Amino acid sequence: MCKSSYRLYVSQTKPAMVKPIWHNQSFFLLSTCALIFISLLPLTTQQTPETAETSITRFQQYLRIKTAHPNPDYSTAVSFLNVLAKSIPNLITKTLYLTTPQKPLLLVTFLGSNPNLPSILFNSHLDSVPAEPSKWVHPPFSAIKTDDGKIFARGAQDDKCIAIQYLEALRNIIKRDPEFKPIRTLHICYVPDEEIGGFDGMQKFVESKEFKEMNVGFFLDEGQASINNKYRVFYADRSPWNLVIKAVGKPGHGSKMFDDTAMENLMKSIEVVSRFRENQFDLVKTGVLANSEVVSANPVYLKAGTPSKNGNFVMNMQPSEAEVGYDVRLPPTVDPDLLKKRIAEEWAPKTRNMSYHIVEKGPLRDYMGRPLMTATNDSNPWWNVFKDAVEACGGELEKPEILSSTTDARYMRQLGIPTFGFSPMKNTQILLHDHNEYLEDNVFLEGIKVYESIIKSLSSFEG
Ligand code: MET
Ligand SMILES: [Zn+2]
Ligand SMILES: [Zn+2]
Repeated sequence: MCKSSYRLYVSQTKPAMVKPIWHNQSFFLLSTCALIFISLLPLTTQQTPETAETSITRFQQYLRIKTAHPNPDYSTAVSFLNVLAKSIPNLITKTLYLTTPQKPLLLVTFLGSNPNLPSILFNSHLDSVPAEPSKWVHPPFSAIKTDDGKIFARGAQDDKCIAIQYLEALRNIIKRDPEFKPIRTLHICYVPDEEIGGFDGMQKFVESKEFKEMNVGFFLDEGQASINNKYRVFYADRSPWNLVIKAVGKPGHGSKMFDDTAMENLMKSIEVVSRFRENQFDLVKTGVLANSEVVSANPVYLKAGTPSKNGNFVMNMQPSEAEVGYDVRLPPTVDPDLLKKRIAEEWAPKTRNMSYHIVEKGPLRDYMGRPLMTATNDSNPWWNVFKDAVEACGGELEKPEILSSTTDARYMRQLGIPTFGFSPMKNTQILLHDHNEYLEDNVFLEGIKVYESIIKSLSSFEG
């Protein structure tokens, strides 16, 4: 190419102007060759930069859609994903409205050749937790990519990455082999409201006729990043309780010392819970149990005082009511009734004018009364298929874990459907729900390859 351009250039040269023009022309010739060389680069490197750019760009576009609570824009997110899915041959989409028009659920389907086999369902929730923009180094909905490849956005890890990776993996599989047809039908669902319990999302979905007709035999949901070179996989979640403890007591002058004030009663309760928390945490610190294997009880708000102007409080009054809120998480190995007994007797004893209220955010047991756990041994054929698929593309798995947080997976495990939590992010700082959440571009791209392998293996598993 360079040689022929050179010849073309030379033949256009006028002899009378040889000397100065030769000089200029060598400059032009060199630049032309350089330009042609640069423009050919993507082709000579198997199109990696081009493919990378478009997958990344689509990820960034999705991250810019504001689906953070308390006002998630689900409609824009679903329209975006719908267009993306439809741009991939052979994928069918359907939008379900199971509660209100503001809470759509998108289903993407790749029909299998054997409709008698149970299908496979991959999940990604559409929503994110809120972000405090002033505490971020880059705006949380900018999806800015830094020079070192970090894509900053709320949802980059939790869990908008997998939403796009599923589709990119399918795009690649179908592009490489337009004849590819899975044996089992593969569905992807994009659900609202996971971050607030899934009651108008996954819970409604599993009760729907559409879900029942799908005959789901295996479910794959989000997991969490790993800080080392191995991927993490989760066979259970901890279940969340919102626990509110209230104290009432004698009100009185701010200057007076007397027994049985609401504040004193609440503070005693907080001390008891703190001691319990410390004991649980010690089990983690000493390596006896993992973080996700103990009960966590973290205070998330305190409410007390007699309000005055501008958000201030009256200082010379001791209030008659006070309350504290806890995020409690129970591993499937803990007996919930024992914990309730402890709360009633020790954390909020009636004898000290205390009361409590627990909101159980989802199921703790399946319909047979068993803890919500998926087997990761030979008794579950999906385990080996999944593990082999990750290893087939060069990935390594950590020992399966309980997830310390909670996902929509619990609604599937409640139905007895084998379920793993998995987000292919390795060598990545864990930043879900944190400020400055980001994901590196190369980690995102490698994750697509992992899903390609998983999709191909799971969808062709006939056992
Ligand atoms: N994924 C969220 C969490 O773990 C939602 C839990 S259910 C309220 O906090
Ligand atoms: Zn999540
Ligand atoms: Zn989350």
